[in-house]
Amino acid sequence: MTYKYPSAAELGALAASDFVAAVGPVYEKSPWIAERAHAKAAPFDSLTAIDDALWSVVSTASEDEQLALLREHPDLAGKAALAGDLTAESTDEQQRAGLSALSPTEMAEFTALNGAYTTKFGFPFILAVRNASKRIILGSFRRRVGNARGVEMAECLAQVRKIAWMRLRLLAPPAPTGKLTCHVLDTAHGCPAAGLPITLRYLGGTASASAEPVLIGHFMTNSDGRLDGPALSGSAFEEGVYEWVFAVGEYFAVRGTTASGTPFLDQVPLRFGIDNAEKHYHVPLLCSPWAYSTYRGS
Ligand SMILES: NC(=O)N[C@H]1NC(=O)NC1=O
Repeated sequence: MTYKYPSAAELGALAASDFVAAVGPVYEKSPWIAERAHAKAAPFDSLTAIDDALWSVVSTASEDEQLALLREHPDLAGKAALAGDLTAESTDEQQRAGLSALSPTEMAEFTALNGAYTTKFGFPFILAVRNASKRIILGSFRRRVGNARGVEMAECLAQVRKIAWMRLRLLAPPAPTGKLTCHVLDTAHGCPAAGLPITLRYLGGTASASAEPVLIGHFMTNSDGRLDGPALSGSAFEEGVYEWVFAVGEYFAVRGTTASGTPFLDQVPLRFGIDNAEKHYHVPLLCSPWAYSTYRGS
C-alpha cells in the first residue's frame, strides 16, 4: 500500500519554514506554536513527539498567549461559519459534525449559547467536534456554560490539544493496524453461541451520520462463538459508526429454546463508534432469549 502522505518521521524532519507551513495550522491561526516547538526540539521521530513538543509550547505560554490562542477559534455554527469564513480545517470539522445543516431551532440555541458563553468567559466555547454529533455538542455546551472560568480555560486548552492531535493525524496518517472482532456467548446454556447469523453495516463517518448504511457483510459465528477472522481490518477498517445486527431470536429458535414462534428478543442491533482505527475493537455479546449485554472487550 502506498501513501501520498509523508511519514511522521518525514514530517518531523522538515526544515523550520516547511515544518511551520505543514504543522502550523494544527493550532488554529497560531503558527507561533509550531515555530517555537521546532526551534526548541526538532527533529521529531513520531506524531506523539510532535504533539508533545507543540503542547509543551502551549502549556508553558503566558496566560495572555493562551487566551489569544483560544480567541483564534471560530464559534461553533457561528457568524464565520455562516459566512463561509472558516479555515479549511474548521470547515471540515464543523461540517462532519453536522453543524452546517442545523434546523432553525438548533441554530437559535447555538447562537444563544455562543453569546452567553463568550460574555461570561471572554473566549469562545471550544470542543473537538470532528467525530461528534450535534446532540453531543449541544449537551456539552449546555453543561459547560455553567462552569467556573478556570475550569473552562483548562477544558478549552485540553480541547484545543485534541483538535491539534486530530489534525496532526490527518497530515501523516498512521498505517492502518486496527481490527474489528466479535464473540457471542449464550448465557442460557453457558456456552459459545455457535451458528448465530450476524450482519455488519457502516453508518458513516460521524455520530450524526445519517447517510445510507453500507452493508459490510453477513457472518456466522463458528463453534467458538467467534467469526473466523476479523470482520474488518487494515485499510478497510475506518473510523465512524457501525452497527452489528445479531439474529438472536433465530439462534434460540433453532436450538429449540424459544417455545413461541414470536421470540422476545428477535434481532439485537448494536450501534457503536470507532474513534481510533489503529486499535483492536472487540465487541462481545452475551445473550439469552430474554436479555443481552455488551462491552468493549480486548
Ligand atoms: N469553537 C470550536 O470548538 N471550534 C472548533 N472545534 C473544532 O473541532 N473545530 C473548530 O472549528
